[in-house]
Amino acid sequence: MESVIVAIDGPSGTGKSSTSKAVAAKLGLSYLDTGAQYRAITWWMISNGVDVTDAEAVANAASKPVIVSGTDPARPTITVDGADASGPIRTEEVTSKVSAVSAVPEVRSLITELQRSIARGAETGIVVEGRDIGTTVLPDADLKIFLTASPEARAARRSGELKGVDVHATKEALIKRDAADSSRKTSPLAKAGDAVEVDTTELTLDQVIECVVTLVEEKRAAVK
Ligand SMILES: Nc1ncnc2c1ncn2[C@@H]1O[C@H](COP(=O)(O)OP(=O)(O)O)[C@@H](O)[C@H]1O
Ligand SMILES: Nc1ccn([C@H]2C[C@H](O)[C@@H](COP(=O)(O)OP(=O)(O)O)O2)c(=O)n1
Repeated sequence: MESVIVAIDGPSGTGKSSTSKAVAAKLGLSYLDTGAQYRAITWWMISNGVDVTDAEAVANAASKPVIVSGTDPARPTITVDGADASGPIRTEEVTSKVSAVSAVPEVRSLITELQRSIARGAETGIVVEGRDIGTTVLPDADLKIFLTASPEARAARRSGELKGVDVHATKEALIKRDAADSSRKTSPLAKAGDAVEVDTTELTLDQVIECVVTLVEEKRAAVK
């Protein structure tokens, strides 16, 4: 089977992680969560007393942490300087600071290189999910998907319930982070010109997975 590279981008809560993991598992590909890497470097900055609003301080420290991503879709892992970071990178503090850290060009160039080397090393191929994979990290990907969904659907998914008191705050936080990620100068969240856009608002997760698997299979059939 030919090696295949799939780029999946989109804003928060559109289903990138769940879709990418399932597609990679179904097709026997590796899986990379690039958001987890930006979260990991953010966690390191916070833990080491770096002021994340000081872009110069973040840039100067950017090469210090050693970030390692495990790419098995059944058990994705992430470590920082050898320590498991999968729990701490999901805290609200990291979520609220990750956009500032990931806007720093030195951070992006280091993490982008790391992502490219992981993609190059994936023997059967890889599904890479993030914000700038199709536009910047892997512009030659075999298939590019851009997932979207209404802010209401995304907030409901994120807060894990349809009518929680939390949904409004979750929606506001999510819109704020999308705006920051879309307006930064260096490789903002954007749809690549040749990406297939899939609006997941009215689709179940299984339908989205099926849709992406079909698109990958069509690509593979076309290049044979
Ligand atoms: N199409 C969908 N319909 C309903 N829930 C979904 C759908 N896609 C994802 N979810 C759920 O929404 C939440 C966020 O999905 P996730 O894959 O983490 O999104 P992202 O990586 O884009 O932030 C998860 O709980 C996931 O199970
Ligand atoms: N390729 C990427 C991936 C994520 N980021 C940044 C911007 C995002 O707000 C954060 C966190 O990404 P992550 O995918 O973990 O976020 P959500 O799962 O959508 O909450 O990282 C990025 O700048 N470029």
